[in-house]
Amino acid sequence: MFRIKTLNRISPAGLSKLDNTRFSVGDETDNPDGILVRSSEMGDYVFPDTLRAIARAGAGTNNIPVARCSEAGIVVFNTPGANANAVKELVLCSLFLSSRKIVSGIDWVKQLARKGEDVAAAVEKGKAAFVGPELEGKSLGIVGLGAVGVQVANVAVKLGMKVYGYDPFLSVEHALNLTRSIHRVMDLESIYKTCDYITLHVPLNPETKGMINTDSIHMMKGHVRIINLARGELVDTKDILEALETGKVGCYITDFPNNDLALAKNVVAIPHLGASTPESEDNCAAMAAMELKDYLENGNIKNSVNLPDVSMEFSGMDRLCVIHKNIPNMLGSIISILSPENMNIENMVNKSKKDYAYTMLDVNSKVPENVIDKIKAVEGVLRVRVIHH
Ligand SMILES: NC(=O)c1ccc[n+]([C@@H]2O[C@H](COP(=O)([O-])OP(=O)(O)OC[C@H]3O[C@@H](n4cnc5c(N)ncnc54)[C@H](O)[C@@H]3O)[C@@H](O)[C@H]2O)c1
Ligand SMILES: O=C(O)[C@H](O)COP(=O)(O)O
Repeated sequence: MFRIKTLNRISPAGLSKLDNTRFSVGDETDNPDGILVRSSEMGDYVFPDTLRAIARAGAGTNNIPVARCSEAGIVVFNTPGANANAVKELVLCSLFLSSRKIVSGIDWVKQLARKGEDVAAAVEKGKAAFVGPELEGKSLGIVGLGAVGVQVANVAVKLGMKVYGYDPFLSVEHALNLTRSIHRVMDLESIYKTCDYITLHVPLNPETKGMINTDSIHMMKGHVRIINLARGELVDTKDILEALETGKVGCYITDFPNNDLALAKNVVAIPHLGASTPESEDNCAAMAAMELKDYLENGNIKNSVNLPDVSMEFSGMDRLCVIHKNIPNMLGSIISILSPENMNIENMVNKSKKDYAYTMLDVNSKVPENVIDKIKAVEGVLRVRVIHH
């Protein structure tokens, strides 16, 4: 029986994938083999020795201490693209909200009613204060052309916008889905200097943290509209508030409100709703649960952020799964432990991702405890597990 701990509410569409004859799932589970999480902060989480994998039902893994997981041989999964459509739709909504003064207009109508004014007459008289431009013909800069960025680019082109995109790490898969009408630029400055609207779709990491600050805003056009449904820390709060005050930034829409932003003028603060649709909650939960299940039951890895994709049909009797550092002679060391035991390798796979690697070996006999202990003792080996077929 595998023990799964949930740190957030996970859609039943995912939990139902973990059948209760093989998995016990709950938010109070001790010593879990796996964790299912959404945005819960895990920075200080103390990993129990039992923990083998964390599956993030969503895209961003900045709430998970990935480096610490790697060193402990814990596989971290996410669910690429599973909530991208939901975010694209909220970006679309944000483009309209940032352009037309819809939110402040609605607030004003309520105020009129509260004051007992003749609303019908007052709106016709005062609506000029809420004029805002159309999107057609305007330029949109997209920073990050991943699952969300590509979908935003494709739909913005259909709205008649001139779309500029920046992503130095654009994947082949995303490039194939990207509209041919996009102007791909090779530096952020071109986005900042050219665009009327800028939307961020990059992960939060040391390189992207605070990328929207006084210096970058200085390069932008006056009254630029900035949309940030990616992560709050991409934008320096103090700097954007100053720019909103001077009018350099016309509107800031964020899915990550804080106390300083919540009441500020020309800020639309959304309570992290980007992925909050039943469809994307189901998609993310189902994908995360299947990733966790396949890893715990079979040792296969798909969509991990710290280890390579590895999958192999079972052959032989036992499967030896070894997470190790990506350094020379790891495979040789493991095989040299198996050979004297007369263990025949039926099939094997060894792949790496940056500093870490994963080796799976199917052998035609039971793996004895002393062999496991010897492999664990090899310098650079982080985690060893045997799955009995
Ligand atoms: N508000 C929400 O509910 C919500 C939902 C989904 C995703 N997100 C956030 O949006 C981010 C993007 O989501 P996604 O699904 O498109 O992820 P993704 O991994 O598919 O795309 C991220 C893209 O950013 C690019 N990138 C990385 N560093 C970059 C840099 N320095 N400059 C330019 N491009 C860079 C990558 O090459 C990749 O193409 C996530 O990391 C997450 O933080 C928020
Ligand atoms: O990175 C993500 O996928 C989003 O921020 C969604 O977060 P949530 O699962 O907490 O809604």
